[in-house]
Amino acid sequence: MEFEELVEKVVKGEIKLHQVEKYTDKRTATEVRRKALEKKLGVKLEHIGHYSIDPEQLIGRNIENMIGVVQIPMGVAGPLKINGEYAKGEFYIPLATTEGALVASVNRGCSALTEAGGVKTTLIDDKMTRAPLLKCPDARRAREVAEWVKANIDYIQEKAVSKVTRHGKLRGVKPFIVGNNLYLRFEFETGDAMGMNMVTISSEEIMKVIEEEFPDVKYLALSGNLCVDKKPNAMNFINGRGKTVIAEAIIPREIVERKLKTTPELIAEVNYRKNLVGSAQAGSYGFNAHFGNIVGAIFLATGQDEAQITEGSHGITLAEVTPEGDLYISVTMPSLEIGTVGGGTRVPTQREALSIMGVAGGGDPPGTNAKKFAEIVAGAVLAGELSLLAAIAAKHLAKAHKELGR
Ligand SMILES: CC(C)(COP(=O)([O-])OP(=O)([O-])OC[C@H]1O[C@@H](n2cnc3c(N)ncnc32)[C@H](O)[C@@H]1OP(=O)([O-])[O-])[C@@H](O)C(=O)NCCC(=O)NCCSC(=O)C[C@@](C)(O)CC(=O)[O-]
Ligand SMILES: NC(=O)C1=CN([C@@H]2O[C@H](COP(=O)(O)OP(=O)(O)OC[C@H]3O[C@@H](n4cnc5c(N)ncnc54)[C@H](OP(=O)(O)O)[C@@H]3O)[C@@H](O)[C@H]2O)C=CC1
Repeated sequence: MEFEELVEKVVKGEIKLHQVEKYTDKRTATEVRRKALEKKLGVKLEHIGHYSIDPEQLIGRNIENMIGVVQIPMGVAGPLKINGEYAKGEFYIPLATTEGALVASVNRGCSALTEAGGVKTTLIDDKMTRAPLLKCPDARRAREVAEWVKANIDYIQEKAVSKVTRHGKLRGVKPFIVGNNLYLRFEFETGDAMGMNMVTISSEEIMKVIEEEFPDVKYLALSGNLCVDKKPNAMNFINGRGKTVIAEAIIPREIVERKLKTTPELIAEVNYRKNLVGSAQAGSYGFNAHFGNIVGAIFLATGQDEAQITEGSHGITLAEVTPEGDLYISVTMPSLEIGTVGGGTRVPTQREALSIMGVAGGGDPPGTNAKKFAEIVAGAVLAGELSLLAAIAAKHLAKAHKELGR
């Protein structure tokens, strides 16, 4: 069918938006849908239609009903010196945002931290979780099933998980029982992948094994909401999900005063009264100033699942004056769900952004690239916290956004 004829049929509703690929290739289908939408709605979608990435590689893997792209400006902050276990050296951090002053702020934090000798990062835990829901005859049966699963992790790995993934490894389970409901919060290692597809597909296989073993127990939902994916929650805050990582640094007083225009005492006091007391009063899971800003901008730049910015924004910022009069500052991030393979990381622009940090693709050995990436993200988040806290302490926040944000 000719291009114009296809557009007409889509406008008239004779061909549905998702059926265009039946008549043409994926790149043309993308153009047809956009033109049809322009005609039907009387709008011009010129910029949405300008792109270099190839719909052939994306439709069916990353997107449906594709009509083009959205362009978000990308800036870079750095260099940031990181003294991590996986990330060692100086890094530039790509940030996709439209919030003026954000990149400048992270850049200032990077500059202060690097001059101070760098950020020390420590990975505390690394797991992806899925918690299917099983309906049991009663709580006692639920407990029996939970005990059996806990005692048979290796068997389940062999019988279910290793059938569907090479990098996914079941390392344990945390069961929760509510009445006759059993939630099995499975914990997996997922190599360099963020892992949600991997653990979801694996969990479905596990359900087959459990139903075979316990015919009176009914698997009801692959996600029972104790995973917890893409929602603010205490579970991930306490138990972690994805990478649990801490970044910390000591900034000499002289650098705080010269580069950040304030003092260690004021930063520590603002942090205590704002990030700790203020957040407690608000019932927030973010005992921090703006993890979400940095996590969000890195997620968008590097093809992470943007809905998981929710849990990435959880965490605690601490600031103290050391006995020497310098500033100790740290960020604790319990739930940073990120990967360097799979999902949006394979889209060429996002992959290029990962390559800026030297973390595109799988690591050698597998898992090390994603861990390195987690350390870099935590370092960048520390830079953002440091700069914003300093700006608030110095009463520069409104001024900065007047100058750079409007
Ligand atoms: C804007 C600054 C950095 C000025 O800060 P300054 O100290 O006046 O700037 P400066 O000209 O003296 O330069 C100091 C350093 O800042 C960097 N810098 C300075 N300007 C630029 C620029 N144009 N582009 C790139 N980098 C820049 C640069 O690193 C430079 O050092 P150098 O590397 O040259 O040695 C500062 O006032 C600041 O960080 N303000 C805070 C802004 C911020 O963090 N905004 C985040 C968004 S706020 C929000 O969304 C969350 C919120 C606030 O609602 C959450 C809450 O409730 O707390
Ligand atoms: N299904 C769901 O419920 C949900 C899905 N998502 C989406 O899931 C996607 C991410 O899922 P995810 O499982 O991370 O990605 P993928 O589904 O892309 O799985 C990763 C793939 O990469 C392979 N692989 C190659 N090298 C490595 C390596 N070094 N480390 C790990 N895996 C490697 C894996 O092979 P192998 O498996 O054989 O090891 C697997 O095929 C995102 O698009 C996200 O938006 C998000 C939330 C929920």
